[in-house]
Amino acid sequence: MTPFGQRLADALGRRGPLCVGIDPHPGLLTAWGLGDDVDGLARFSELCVEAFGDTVAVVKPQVAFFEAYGSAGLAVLERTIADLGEAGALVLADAKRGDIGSTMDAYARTWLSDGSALRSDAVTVSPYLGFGSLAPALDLAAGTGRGVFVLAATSNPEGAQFQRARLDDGRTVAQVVVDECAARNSVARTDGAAQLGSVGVVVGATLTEAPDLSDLHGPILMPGVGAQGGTADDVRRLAGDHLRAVVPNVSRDVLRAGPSVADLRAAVARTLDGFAFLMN
Ligand SMILES: O=c1ccn([C@@H]2O[C@H](COP(=O)(O)O)[C@@H](O)[C@H]2O)c(=O)[nH]1
Repeated sequence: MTPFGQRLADALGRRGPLCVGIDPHPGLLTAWGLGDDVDGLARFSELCVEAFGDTVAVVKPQVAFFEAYGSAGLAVLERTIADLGEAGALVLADAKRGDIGSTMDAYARTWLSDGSALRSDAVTVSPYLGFGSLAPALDLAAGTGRGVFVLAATSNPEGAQFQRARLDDGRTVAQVVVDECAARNSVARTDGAAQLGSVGVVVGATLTEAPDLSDLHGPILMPGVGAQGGTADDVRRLAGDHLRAVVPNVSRDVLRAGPSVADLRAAVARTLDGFAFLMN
């Protein structure tokens, strides 16, 4: 399969620089006139697929909201991932997995192997057990043409406690994560700086300062726009010179426009207008 970074660059070019989240909060299910149950979850997801599948570059189901309904919720997630893929969207499973290597291997197979019912184009992972513990996911993603987004500097205020802590060499933990991802991308790069690697980082749009992203050569997912207070101007400021690698993520701010598919699509179009600067 074509490497994820290349497929992502192509999708962003064709559909615009946006990742829309599918976050079926109980409050949103109610607001959409749906039950806080598996049937409501399934209908919510179907409407999201209809609204975003053929227009948005990257769709990010928040796995936690599906797991909350047990095995039936996971079955809805399996269908949603498959339907989004058929509609042409890239699917980023926001699962934030991270564990010792042997367990990480099982997580990697779940989200990144060709034979898995939950296979996605990319998955989010947490480096809290050490960057090296992520090797099974990074290796499998490289082998199957999929991607990995590593939490570097998250959008929540609590994240700074660990992520801004400094190592002996003066780098913040967030910077070390970015640098490790950069090393992975540099091994994979074959044809110059224009190619987007398949190892991305998560950098919140709510931050006052981003880690140095100059050598990453990979995608930068920026959640925190809208409901968490981040703005398009924040994305522009944090992106610096790396506009083409940035993928802002918006979930609640778009989902609030539902359940009408037309209204959801209009919300996507409005949001994309605000990020026109990322296309120049
Ligand atoms: O640093 C992070 C990493 C992930 N997220 C996830 O993104 C969405 C944001 O939802 P909004 O409704 O747009 O606030 C959600 O799924 C988070 O779990 C994040 O916000 N920050």
